[in-house]
Amino acid sequence: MSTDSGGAPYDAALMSAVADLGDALRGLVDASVRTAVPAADLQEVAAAVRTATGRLTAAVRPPGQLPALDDPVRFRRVYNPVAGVGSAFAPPLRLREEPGGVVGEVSFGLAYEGPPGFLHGGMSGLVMDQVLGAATIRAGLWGMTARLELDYRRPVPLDTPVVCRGRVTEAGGRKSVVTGTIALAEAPDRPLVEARAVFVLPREDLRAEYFARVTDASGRHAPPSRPTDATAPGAGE
Ligand SMILES: CC(C)(COP(=O)(O)OP(=O)(O)OC[C@H]1O[C@@H](n2cnc3c(N)ncnc32)[C@H](O)[C@@H]1OP(=O)(O)O)[C@@H](O)C(=O)NCCC(=O)NCCSC(=O)Cc1ccccc1
Repeated sequence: MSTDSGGAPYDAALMSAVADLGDALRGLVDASVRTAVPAADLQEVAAAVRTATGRLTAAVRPPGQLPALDDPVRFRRVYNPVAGVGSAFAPPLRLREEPGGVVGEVSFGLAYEGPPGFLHGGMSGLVMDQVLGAATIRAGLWGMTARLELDYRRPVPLDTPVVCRGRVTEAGGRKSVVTGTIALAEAPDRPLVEARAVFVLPREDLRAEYFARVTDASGRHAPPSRPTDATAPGAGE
């Protein structure tokens, strides 16, 4: 078993295998949008991928049950569509703490294209929702996105290192205001995208309703919450 930054222990061999599969799948997704091989080759690859899908679906977790590797309080989410090491869809963006917030570098491939050569605008929204949400979590202020605004100053080029940042600018009660940017790694102070969001910790009754059926891999109720929340799994134990 291994741990990361105070999170729940996890199976290191399983984590390594999930990350390896995620890496292989991301390579497949990227190759699938760049390839120029003939139709017959595409059909052969499609058949091979379906065979692989059959092996993965031989055992699946029930709806509502978190993956065994996840820790909802520390926000270790291996299949998260932005940061998850096991996600075929995620770039993945690895965020780390910096003074006052979070930061991560990434290069978006062709699978995320909107206008030719540039990042899809919706992808910027997805990424910034994650970055700003991570900033609230690092500050112990988990909430759900209530509002997300983006200003697209310049297009984000593909296959180019960019840096994403987020920081909490106001916090009080259940509400946090968070701001962030996407910029070229070589010009981090000139934002291409500016984002601002309001995250709100849902009222207790809403939280109970939304996450009533969420369990961890052992079947224990495991709703997302702020780390200081007395109802958080492990709190007071
Ligand atoms: C829970 C809540 C957001 C708020 O409901 P309640 O608890 O009933 O809140 P209540 O009405 O009591 O207001 C409390 C305070 O909040 C303020 N405020 C409220 N709204 C707004 C606003 N729009 N704009 C500005 N402020 C607003 C309001 O004025 C008040 O402020 P005050 O105290 O007077 O100063 C509810 O609307 C909801 O469920 N929305 C859907 C959320 C959803 O699905 N999100 C997407 C999925 S999450 C996601 O993706 C993130 C993620 C990423 C990565 C990984 C994981 C997660």
